[in-house]
Amino acid sequence: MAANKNFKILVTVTGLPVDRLREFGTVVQWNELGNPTSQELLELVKDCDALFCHGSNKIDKELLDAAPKLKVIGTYSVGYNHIDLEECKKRGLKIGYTPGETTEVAAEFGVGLLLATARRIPEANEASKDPVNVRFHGYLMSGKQIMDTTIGFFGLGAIGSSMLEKLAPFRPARFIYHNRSRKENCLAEYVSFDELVKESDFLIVTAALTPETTGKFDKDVFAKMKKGAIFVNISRGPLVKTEDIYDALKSGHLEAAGLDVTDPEPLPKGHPLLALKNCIVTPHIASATYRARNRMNDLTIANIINGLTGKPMLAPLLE
Ligand SMILES: O=C(O)C(=O)CO
Repeated sequence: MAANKNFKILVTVTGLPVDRLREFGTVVQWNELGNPTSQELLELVKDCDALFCHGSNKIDKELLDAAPKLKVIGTYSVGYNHIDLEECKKRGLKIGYTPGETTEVAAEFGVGLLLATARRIPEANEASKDPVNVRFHGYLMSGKQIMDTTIGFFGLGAIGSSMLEKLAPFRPARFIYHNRSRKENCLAEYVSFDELVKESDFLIVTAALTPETTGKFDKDVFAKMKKGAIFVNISRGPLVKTEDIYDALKSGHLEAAGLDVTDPEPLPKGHPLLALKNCIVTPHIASATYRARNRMNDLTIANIINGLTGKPMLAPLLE
């Protein structure tokens, strides 16, 4: 069957090869570095049939009102907290996403970020640029060892569980977790949120952003954490109150943090958190390998094409 060539499709992600979509109509691809502003997005989406978006694009009532022809959304992400699902449901929109493609790669990154944070790798790299900084002394660039510690997970879905498996060979004394539901046959022990916070030497956040988890890690929580604990967030920035983690790191109560996600994201230039030696900030790149990104792209394109042509999406979120 000949493909309908009349669709208009907006792709908000720069740099991805999306030629397959051109067989179905006109593709407008955002070509600037950085994200379109909400205003730019409203303008771009207004006569589109389909939207290829990612986690930084807010898909809310205002945007949906501005796009009366929109039928299909393919988000280039596994997370969907940026999409107002209720509003989409009311309009009968189809939404596809990219579960599975990011699990292993995000877990690998989480382990890397934990190790880099615990062993101060970026700081050591920076210091090595001048031999004066790295004159040997007994504790030069010393950090925290994983063996015999307690590793805690806030949220233990697919990414957290994969991270746990990857960390097991480092032989921590114990894994603990707090999650919406308890896991069967799990290496980690379920504990209350309070126990998780008080007992973890490494606290890793892999929970989804929901109204319940927004702002969950605030000054009271950081105060309850062990002195010298390490905090890693590869979930979503708004789970953590930015000023409060800054204070906990600045005072030395937390030994270090590795944050792949922040609030706001990205942090403005010169933000105080970026100046802390004991904080590694990366720009939300847990899923950034060529393999994963290509697979996410292929899946998002297939979801959109299937959605537009009346076939079941490969990974539907709403259909
Ligand atoms: O796919 C997502 O939702 C991500 O956050 C990628 O890191």
